[in-house]
Amino acid sequence: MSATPAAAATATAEAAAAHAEAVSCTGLTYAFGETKAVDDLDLGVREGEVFGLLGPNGAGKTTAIRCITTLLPVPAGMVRVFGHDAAKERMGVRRMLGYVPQQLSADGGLTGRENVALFARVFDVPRRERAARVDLALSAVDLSDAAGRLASTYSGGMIRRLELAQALVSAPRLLILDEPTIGLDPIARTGVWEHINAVREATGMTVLVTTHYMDEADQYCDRVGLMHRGRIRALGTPEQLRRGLAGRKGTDTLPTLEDVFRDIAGSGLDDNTGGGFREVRSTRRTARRVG
Ligand SMILES: Nc1ncnc2c1ncn2[C@@H]1O[C@H](COP(=O)(O)OP(=O)(O)OP(=O)(O)O)[C@@H](O)[C@H]1O
Repeated sequence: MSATPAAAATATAEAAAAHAEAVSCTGLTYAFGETKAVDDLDLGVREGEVFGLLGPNGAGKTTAIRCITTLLPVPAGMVRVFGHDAAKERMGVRRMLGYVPQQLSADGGLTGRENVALFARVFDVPRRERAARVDLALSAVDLSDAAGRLASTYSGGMIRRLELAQALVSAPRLLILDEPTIGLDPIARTGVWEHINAVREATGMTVLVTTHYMDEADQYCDRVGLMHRGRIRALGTPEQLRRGLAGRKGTDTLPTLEDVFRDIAGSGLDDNTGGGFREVRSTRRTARRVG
């Protein structure tokens, strides 16, 4: 029996809603002088998914993220967050975002609770709800017991979780994390991911994360985009990308995501990426401050 036109229309609307885009970049281009950091980037992040933007140092991940968060302008192309134009509706976009940058965003001279409360004020969480929302965010990242201690006494993993709480206190629809686990030991890395996943499962929030760690992306991301020289070079679930390479190579053994990346980026990966002085300095600074 065939579906009625009304049922078909409903099914189509449901399918569209299921794949509604949290982030959509079309033709996004951003240059620092002669360097095209982001080069005609097309990217769609679906509502509710964990999307990993992967790539080596200098691929353009942070620049793309900063355009999406409205911290950088959109000089060419279009960026939309839940349908809002990042160039024209900056405040509207910011209200929907929680952002954990690579750089330290917690103040060591404040307690964990004070840090989160500060973000609650900055993000206009209504005064009546603030204390409860701060408690909720701290408990979501397992920092309730340490909330009264100065952040300067926290371990690297705890600082990252505190920064996560700061970003979560405004109950964002989209959480953006730039290298959330850089410089952390494997146990702390797992801890950060487990907390991200728990919050996402509880709230249905969309997560956009950048990382160098292909193993983490493989394990925790629904879909990944492999970025190289300012553009997405491959897109899909980790399994699709790995099976795709196995098919191209005619092998039964499933390659790793890193193999996929090497296949796509080719030899240029070693010669032209890995970052210059700026990237190395920023990576080491980030690793040192959370280490
Ligand atoms: N403020 C800046 N001034 C000049 N060039 C910059 C600046 N920020 C980034 N770039 C250049 O833009 C390119 C992309 O850098 P970006 O930081 O976006 O890459 P990334 O993929 O995030 O790297 P990483 O993994 O090291 O954070 C690089 O060639 C970098 O040198």
